[in-house]
Amino acid sequence: MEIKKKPAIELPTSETLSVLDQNEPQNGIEVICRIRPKFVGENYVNYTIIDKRLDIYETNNDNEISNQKTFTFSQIYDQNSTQKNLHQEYVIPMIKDIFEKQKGGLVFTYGVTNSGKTYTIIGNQEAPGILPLTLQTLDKIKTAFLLNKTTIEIDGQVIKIGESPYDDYVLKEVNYTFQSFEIYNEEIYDLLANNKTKLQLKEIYDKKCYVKDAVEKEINTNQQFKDLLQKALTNRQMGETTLNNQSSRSHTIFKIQISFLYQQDQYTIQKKQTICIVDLAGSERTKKAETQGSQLTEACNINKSLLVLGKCLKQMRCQNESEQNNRIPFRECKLTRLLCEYFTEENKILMIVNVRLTGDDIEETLKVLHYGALSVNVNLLKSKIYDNTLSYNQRLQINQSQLVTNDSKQKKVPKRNAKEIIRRAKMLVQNTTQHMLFQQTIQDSFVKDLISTVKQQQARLKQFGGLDDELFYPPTLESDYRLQKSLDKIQSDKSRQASIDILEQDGSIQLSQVNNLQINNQNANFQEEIPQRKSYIYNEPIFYNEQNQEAINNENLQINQLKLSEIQEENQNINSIKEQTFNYYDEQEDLMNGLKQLDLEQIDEQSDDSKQQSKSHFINSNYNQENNINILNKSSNQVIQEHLINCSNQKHQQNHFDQATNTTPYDEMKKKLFGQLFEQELLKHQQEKDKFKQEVMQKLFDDDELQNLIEKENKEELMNLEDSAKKQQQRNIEKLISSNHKSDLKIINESDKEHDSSGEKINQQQKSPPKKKKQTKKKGKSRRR
Ligand SMILES: Nc1ncnc2c1ncn2[C@@H]1O[C@H](COP(=O)(O)OP(=O)(O)OP(=O)(O)O)[C@@H](O)[C@H]1O
Repeated sequence: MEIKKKPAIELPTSETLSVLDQNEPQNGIEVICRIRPKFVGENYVNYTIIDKRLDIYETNNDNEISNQKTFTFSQIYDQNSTQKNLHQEYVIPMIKDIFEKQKGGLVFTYGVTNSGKTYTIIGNQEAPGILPLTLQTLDKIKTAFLLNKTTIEIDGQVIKIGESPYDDYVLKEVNYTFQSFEIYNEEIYDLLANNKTKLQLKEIYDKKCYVKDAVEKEINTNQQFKDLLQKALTNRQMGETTLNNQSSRSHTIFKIQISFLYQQDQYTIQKKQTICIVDLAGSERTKKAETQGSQLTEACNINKSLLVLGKCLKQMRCQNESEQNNRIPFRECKLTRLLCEYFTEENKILMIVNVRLTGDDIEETLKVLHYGALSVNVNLLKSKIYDNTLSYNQRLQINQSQLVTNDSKQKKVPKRNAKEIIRRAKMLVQNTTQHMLFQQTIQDSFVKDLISTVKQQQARLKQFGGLDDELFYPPTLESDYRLQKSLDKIQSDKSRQASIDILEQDGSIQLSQVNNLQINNQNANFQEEIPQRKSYIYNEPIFYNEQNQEAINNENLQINQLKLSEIQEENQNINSIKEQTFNYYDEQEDLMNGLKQLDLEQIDEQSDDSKQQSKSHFINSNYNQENNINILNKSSNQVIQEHLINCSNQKHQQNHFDQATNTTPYDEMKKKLFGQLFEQELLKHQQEKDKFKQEVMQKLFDDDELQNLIEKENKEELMNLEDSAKKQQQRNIEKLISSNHKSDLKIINESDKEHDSSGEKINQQQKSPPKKKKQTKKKGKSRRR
């Protein structure tokens, strides 16, 4: 295989690298430089450290400085620095942030081979490195927590423990688990497994990756941890190069997961934070390290992933905040895929640049220093890592899974993967929609029932009173009409008698005296309400002629008899109306009872009120009719007419129509009544809906049930989805082939192979399953060859 030589890197000038203002607060990546002690026989180049600045220079024979390179870091640790210095100043604050600010942390070393990376991370018996010191610190914190202490002081720094970020929830448990993998030749191996097998990298949402089927061990004692670390180090891929007889040939990742369990009554919230410590393999020039054969392949892979890491850092550094959605090539190798979740503001990152300043390979060291210095204070990404390579389906998956996660925050959420989350969300939506439709049907039928009830009532009202709007008032027109008829008849009788008088007594009769109708002022209340229902007064006629006395008396008697029979008839009519009205009330009461069953008590109250009103109204009118037949001589036609008009106006005003609001009392009552009905019904409906939703949520998170359901119902769907994912993969490959991105092909093909994440599957379920399942693989392989 021919390896193209890269052109030598042109080192930046000292001005360009002294970019870091020493007083500037550091919110981004912290980069510290650690210089390894000089071993016997090694020649170190000239260098000086001034605070956070490292100057590397050459001197000529006259001791003049030339070719000076300056690099500035967050901190520089010289040859005399100890493991404890570093841990105390940078790692303990990181642990403090995990407990106090719920921030995760990433520590990684970067440097050429034999520069002290492994020493910094692991150390030795006498000088344990960052990893064992971290575990010791965590152990101390847990002990303090179990002793119910709220703070602990470690190396002069106070760490608060037991604080809860959730109101009313208290921290109940703190637990640690440990995982360890190595990435060797772009394959992931579990360092805690008994048999060395390749593991797969799986992506969930938010670009978070996890190593599928990786062993995760709980750590309860320091001894447990020591045993696990020993196992991991034994399983680690080591090799001997000319530069280091114990050289790490792989990137080793140690993950300590700290899980917090918060509790309030029966509810629990589990929150996990990770501190990830990475010992990267050394960057080295293959020629210098005299690597060949399999070691050459190793070196190529190591250099490639370090190159990708450098590219990611460079991209992050180049883009400002508004451009954060630009592509950062995290997906180009497994190392960056695994680490990318830490490059967000929710985490702290510490990069340790390890250097040995030996003159013979200073060029390589200068490159490392260059990249390290440029990474100082690089802004971390906003909470989500976006990547243009992330498919639409995967983003969709992120959104959906986050929706469900938010919804279920208050409950203890069982461990689940994205596939399950999406299925649950789908089920929830489906069930809720069905329920809504069901509820809509109920609501519709309720409205229909109500309308038919109202129509029924109106029909009955028409039967009794003929007025649609007088639901709560007695029908009055019928009786009014009959009274008026009787009155007219009596009037005509009186006119007839007057005519007789005129004929018999030469017209000497005074017409004004036979105008017998008068409104009885004593009955003002009654008359104002229903003016048609007038009581009438009959004046005894004056006799002018003795001879006609008998005839007149007879006539008078007849009139009286007539009057009496009219009154009797009227009384009968009124009684029958009264009876009908009370029947109507009974019926109305039945109707009201019917409505009452719909839980509508308001109707009943209104009905009772109006019934009471109407009953008293009838009692009054009846009393007036029977007891107020007086004969008065005072009024005239004009007075009567004026009064009638007045009363009529009053009736118009009072009798059920409000001109200001343009409504009748019935309208008002109807509005109020049905408003209440609907309000009540909607409230009931809402409550039912909430209850139903709760039940659905309950079921949704009942894992066993759901699992069964998912397995039974979605087996076929799953297969389709898998096929679709592969089809998608094939399309990607074809696209790449056509655009001749041969170098990228291998990377993407392999990463796609692993990225059969459920997000893609979800969208593809709408498409038909692809048939060329095997062909896809073949094509990928042949391209790689
Ligand atoms: N600060 C230090 N103090 C004392 N010894 C050190 C220090 N740093 C490194 N060493 C020693 O230097 C040697 C090389 O260190 P180490 O193995 O950590 O290098 P490395 O960068 O991990 O190399 P590689 O990338 O090849 O694995 C080891 O023997 C280690 O003990």
